[in-house]
Amino acid sequence: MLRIAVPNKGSLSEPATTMLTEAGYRQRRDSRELVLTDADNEVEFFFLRPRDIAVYVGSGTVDAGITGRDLLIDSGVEAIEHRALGFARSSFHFAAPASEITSVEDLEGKRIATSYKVLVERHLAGRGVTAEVVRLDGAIESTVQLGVADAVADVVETGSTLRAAGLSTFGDQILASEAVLIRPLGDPRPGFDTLDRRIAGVLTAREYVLMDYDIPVERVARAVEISPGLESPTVSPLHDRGWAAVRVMVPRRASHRIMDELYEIGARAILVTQIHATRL
Ligand SMILES: Nc1ncnc2c1ncn2[C@@H]1O[C@H](COP(=O)(O)OP(=O)(O)OP(=O)(O)O)[C@@H](O)[C@H]1O
Ligand SMILES: O=P(O)(O)OC[C@H]1O[C@H](OP(=O)(O)OP(=O)(O)O)[C@H](O)[C@@H]1O
Ligand SMILES: [Mg+2]
Repeated sequence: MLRIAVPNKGSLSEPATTMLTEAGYRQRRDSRELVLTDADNEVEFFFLRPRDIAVYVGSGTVDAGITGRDLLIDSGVEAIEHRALGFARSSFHFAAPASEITSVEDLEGKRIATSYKVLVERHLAGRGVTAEVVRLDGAIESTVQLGVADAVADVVETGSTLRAAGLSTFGDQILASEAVLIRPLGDPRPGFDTLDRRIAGVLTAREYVLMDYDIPVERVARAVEISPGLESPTVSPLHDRGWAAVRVMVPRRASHRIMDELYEIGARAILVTQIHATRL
């Protein structure tokens, strides 16, 4: 059985479970369940703290895991980031009261509060800045007001927590993070490729839609330029010999622009349908 670590709490938990459900796996119904065996798919899920997942994967205790890129780096563990999963996107920044500290160099000799000590220390070392990094579990934005730190380094999603605390980001983004599928160093364990292919299938199904349209035969070449598909569109003859039917995958985000352009060149009966699952 392939052993897979899944976040049991926090921002990663629900979207990770949703992704695995869409990939055809059983998932827990009760958030108190810690282990779940999916015998049909020969996998075992362990619901663990997001921060601990990199450690279990790094040591080879489990064969795969879902965690955040920032948490993986902060764990200091060596594991392979195998695939980015497109959810729990965040950006990691320094912040301080506006005007007091405005560059990374200004952090020299200062106190920085963060939940991501390793990540921050590595970044500071890379910039040649020496500062005291204070590790705390959460509510990092309050530390400046409490006099525990001069600046913070934290996850920023919408920025509203920073604003509410009167802090502004400065310097370059330290890291762009999102959920990632990770595995231990070395060759993937048996069964890992199936998990990965299923997850890749979910990502494609989320990113693409299926488009069908009819087009006069002499405009097929132009239409295929507008909607080239992943490899090559399927073009079938219609009963009316002057027309062809085209079926093609298009990026969801571009689907309305593509429909407009196809309509302009004479395509009709343009239909878009949702893709539920794929294996490419
Ligand atoms: N608004 C957000 N707050 C915190 N983490 C976020 C946010 N958006 C995305 N993430 C990502 O989620 C992961 C953090 O998950 P984790 O469960 O450790 O913290 P959390 O979501 O803040 O939960 P909690 O603080 O309740 O334990 C990181 O990879 C982080 O980049
Ligand atoms: O940019 P925003 O959209 O405001 O989101 C970012 C905030 O969300 C997280 O805190 P969380 O709510 O997890 O509380 P915590 O600090 O106790 O972990 C994170 O640590 C930031 O404080
Ligand atoms: Mg948090």
